[in-house]
Amino acid sequence: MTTTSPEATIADARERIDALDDRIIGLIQERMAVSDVVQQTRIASGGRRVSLSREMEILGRYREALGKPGTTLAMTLLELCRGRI
Ligand SMILES: O=C(O)C(=O)C[C@]1(C(=O)O)C=C[C@@H](O)C=C1
Repeated sequence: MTTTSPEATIADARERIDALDDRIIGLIQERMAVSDVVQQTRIASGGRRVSLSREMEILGRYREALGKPGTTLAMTLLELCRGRI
């Protein structure tokens, strides 16, 4: 039977975390680009950059899935996507 050392388990798990973080960062960048399309289209048709009702929906989804820290995460994502308000 082969045993895996704690060091090897940690190193392997950290590699997976780094790979997940790379994907998460890529998804955030993709979200920023898609969000920009929505914002620019709304502005070009006479609307405002921000849609508070839509943001409430998004905050609710993240809170439902992840609890209170989910709300904080969603607020950070929204700030990345539309800037500070
Ligand atoms: O869904 C929209 O209407 C968007 O403009 C996208 C988005 C977002 O990044 O999720 C960005 C700004 C708005 O205030 C609300 C949501």
